[in-house]
Amino acid sequence: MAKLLLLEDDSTFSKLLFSFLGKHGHQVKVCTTIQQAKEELANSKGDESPYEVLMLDYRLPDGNSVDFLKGIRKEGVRIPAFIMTSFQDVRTAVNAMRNGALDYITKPVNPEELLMVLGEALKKSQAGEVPAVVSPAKGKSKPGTQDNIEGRSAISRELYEYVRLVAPTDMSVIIQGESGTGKEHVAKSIHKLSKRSNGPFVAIDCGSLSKELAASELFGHKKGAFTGALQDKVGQFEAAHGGTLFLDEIGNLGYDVQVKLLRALQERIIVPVGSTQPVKVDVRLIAATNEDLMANAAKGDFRDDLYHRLNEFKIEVPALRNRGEDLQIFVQHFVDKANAELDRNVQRLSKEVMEVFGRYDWPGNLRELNNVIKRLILLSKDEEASLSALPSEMIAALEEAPKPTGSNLKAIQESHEKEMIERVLQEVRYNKSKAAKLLNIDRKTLYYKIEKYQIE
Ligand SMILES: Nc1ncnc2c1ncn2[C@@H]1O[C@H](COP(=O)(O)OP(=O)(O)OP(=O)(O)O)[C@@H](O)[C@H]1O
Repeated sequence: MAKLLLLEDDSTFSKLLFSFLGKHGHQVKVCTTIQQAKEELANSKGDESPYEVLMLDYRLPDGNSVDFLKGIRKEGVRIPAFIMTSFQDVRTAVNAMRNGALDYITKPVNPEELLMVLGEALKKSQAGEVPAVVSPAKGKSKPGTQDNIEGRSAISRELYEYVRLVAPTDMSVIIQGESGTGKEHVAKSIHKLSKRSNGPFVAIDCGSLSKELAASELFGHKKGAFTGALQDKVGQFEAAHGGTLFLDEIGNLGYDVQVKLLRALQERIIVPVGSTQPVKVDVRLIAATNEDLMANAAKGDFRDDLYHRLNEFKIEVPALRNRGEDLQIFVQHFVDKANAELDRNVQRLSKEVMEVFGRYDWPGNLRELNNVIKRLILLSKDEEASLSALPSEMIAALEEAPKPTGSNLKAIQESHEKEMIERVLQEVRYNKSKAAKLLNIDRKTLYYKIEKYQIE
């Protein structure tokens, strides 16, 4: 259940939303004027359960909600917000997003779209990405506190030294590392430590963008630009104005989009699809990849000029198996997190489990560790989590080779990965989207692995 503030002067519509959201378990407070909403926010400051999302109608009797949002953001209120507008005016939407709205939806409101946008806003709120109310001193959370573990190994210390070094500059950064090593986490740390930390952090998974829609997603489009472009759409570049745009799996972007991206970086303008009007943007770009982009550029799969423009600074995020003593620290962190999420009280992992963890190769890195620990905590009834709650494939991988080293280890890891993919594909009757979701990788990576392992 979430606590929501709805600012809406149309009483029929607000009653509808009130009951619809109530049925979905949310607690909604309706305000009909900006003044009332300001008072409500002021009165709720310091409440034990603060508002988690603001849902704002655009036009109100005493002003518009974009100005309202601008005002409260200046005062340090960071509750995620989205705008609902009957005016299909792209400028309103851009303006709203520049002033701290996460998204906008047009009226008449489609219930599924509403729930989706609300769900995204709640995720941000719960992940603490937009803290409920920020006082200037508390606004920036530093890497190394709460949700961000830096680690103590030499390789991790070097990683965060680079993060601190590059963060305050406006340089583009390429973050390279295996899947699940924490590249997005590193990008967020750079953003939080930068001068743009009060601006938006917008993350896009380029691997999940279709070739046709990538340009529209990044740069926006005009109504009628292509079949299905039913209204103007603001792209993520504009949404990230004043902040940081994080492009994950950048190697998956098509050639045409790479050209546009280069122009956006060089000239700081973008042109929405179907428009002739350039739009100025002020965005810092951070790109992540788990492939060797330089090799791709040499092969001609990635534009050389774009690679060099992005590569003003490169950061390598180490694989978990190379982080030595950090494993213990991450284990503790994920155990605490899982206990809190699942309402459990597992105090420790048994010696045998820790031994397996130490020998295992962690092909899925921190994401895999997090998932394995969550499962352990869920299945453990006692204070100590034991071997029986570990996935059998993990044990099998280790039993096949008592203590594998070097290339042998790689082969075992790959055969383990192949088996896992085959099993999941069978389970979901070869629905690749579902399989990718279950395996926690993007579809492009799944296709790549299917081809690599010649899975029929
Ligand atoms: N420094 C960190 N401290 C705590 N948790 C972390 C850290 N880095 C990563 N994680 C957790 O590990 C998981 C994977 O992190 P993230 O999504 O950043 O990896 P990634 O390398 O971007 O993944 P992909 O290659 O799939 O895009 C997430 O659940 C994240 O919360």
